[in-house]
Order: sequence, then C-alpha cells, then structure tokens
Amino acid sequence: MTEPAAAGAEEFAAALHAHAERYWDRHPFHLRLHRGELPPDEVRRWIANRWYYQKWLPQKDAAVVANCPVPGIRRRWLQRIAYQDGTAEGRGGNAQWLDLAEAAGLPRAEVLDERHVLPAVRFATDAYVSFARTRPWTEAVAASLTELFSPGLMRERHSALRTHYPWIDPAGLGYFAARPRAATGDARHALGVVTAYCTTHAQQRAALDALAFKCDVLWSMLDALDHAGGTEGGRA
Ligand SMILES: O=C(O)c1cc(C(=O)O)c2c(n1)C(=O)C(=O)c1cc(C(=O)O)[nH]c1-2
Repeated sequence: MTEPAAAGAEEFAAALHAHAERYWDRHPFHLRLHRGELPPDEVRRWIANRWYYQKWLPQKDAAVVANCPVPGIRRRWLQRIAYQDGTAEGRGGNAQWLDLAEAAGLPRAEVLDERHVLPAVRFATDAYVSFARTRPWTEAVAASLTELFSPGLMRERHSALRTHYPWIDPAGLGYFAARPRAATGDARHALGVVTAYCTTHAQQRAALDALAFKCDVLWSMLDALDHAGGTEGGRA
C-alpha cells in the first residue's frame, strides 16, 4: 500500500494548531484557578505539583539535544535548558518557580522534597520525559508545541493571581511575567523545526500524535489536582 501524500506545510501547521482544543487552558482546574475560586491550600498544592513538571524540563530538553543530529537545532534548543536552570544558583525559570512557592507561603524544602507531588502528576511527567528520551527527536519537539498555546494562558494566570490571590506576594510572580515572551519564541522555533523535518505523511502523523499525547500529559496532571481537591489527603 502506498503512503498517503504528506500535507503542505500550511495545512500541517493548521492541524498542529487545531490541538488547541485539547489544551489544558480548558481544564476545570485551570478555570477555577483563574476565576479565583481555589482556597490557599489548593493553590499551594498546584504550585508544588507544577514544580515536579518544571524540574524535569531541563532533562527533557537535554534528551532532545542528545537525540538531535542537527547542530543548529541543538544550539537553539540549549537555550531552553539555560532558561530554566539559569546562569547561576538562584537564577532562571525554575528558581523563579521556587520564588513563587515561597511567595505563596509554601516552604522551599517542602517543594524540593516532593512530599506534595501526587502519584498521577509524577506518572504523567515521567511519561513525557521518557517519551523525549525514547521517541525520535522530531516527535519530542512536536510534543513541546503545547507552548504554542501557553503564552495567553500564562498572561491570564499572571493577572488572575494578582487579582484574586492577594495573599501571594506579587514579587513572586516573576515566572509568569517573563515566560510568555520566551515561550512565544520557543514555540515559533519548534514549529519551524517540525514543519521542516516532518515531511512525510508518517512523520506528520507521528508529530500530531506526539502533540496529542502531550495534551493528555498536561490534562491528566490537572485531573489529579482536581481529584485531590477538597480532600485531606496530600494537602499542601
Ligand atoms: O504555565 C503553563 O500553562 C505552561 C504550559 C506549558 C506547556 O504548554 O507545556 C509549558 C509551560 N507553562 C512552561 O512554563 C514551560 O517552560 C514549558 C516547557 C514546555 C515543554 O513542553 O517543553 N512546556 C511548557
């Protein structure tokens, strides 16, 4: 059987963008967070669980670099690791995430020892890292394309946290002030890579599947947080 024809770059990009419908901005947990409906313990639990995702990003990105044979793409992708890890202790995106925890009254030690991390959040995050390590590098790049949809969400969150959760010290919101702009650039680069390197029908199908998988990873993290909701277990 002959393989179906590949889509043109524009049509393929549109199919990737269509995954916005599955993005976690529509998850009930995010909707509640952004409407200001979460009590402090649920906000803190969200911060502690998102930390687990954040802390793995540099190693996920290192897997992309390790598997990618193209120097120019590796060079650009290394910026993602530098962004989260920073140029020195206490700098960078992940340090800003720990600042957010402290600003919300969550002791740094409680974040770092992962006592609040829910099993399904661990499972979903680990699945994403494992995906990046074991699948073709183009699929790992495609999985990162949820970032096409994240800048608006993060800007909305920045404003929602300031408006609805005044008990969080605004000095700790630096992550959301800075990340949308960086995410826009990262996503634009990743989209260019995926459209340039996924040129057969099978490669395009695999890229779309990778992005759907990533949407599921993110969604299931929030399912876990939603489920933990008002229960006593795992309270942050
Ligand atoms: O706050 C968010 O809603 C959000 C979403 C995502 C995403 O869509 O995967 C990322 C981030 N933030 C983020 O800060 C980030 O650094 C990031 C990296 C990646 C990735 O898959 O490589 N996604 C995201």
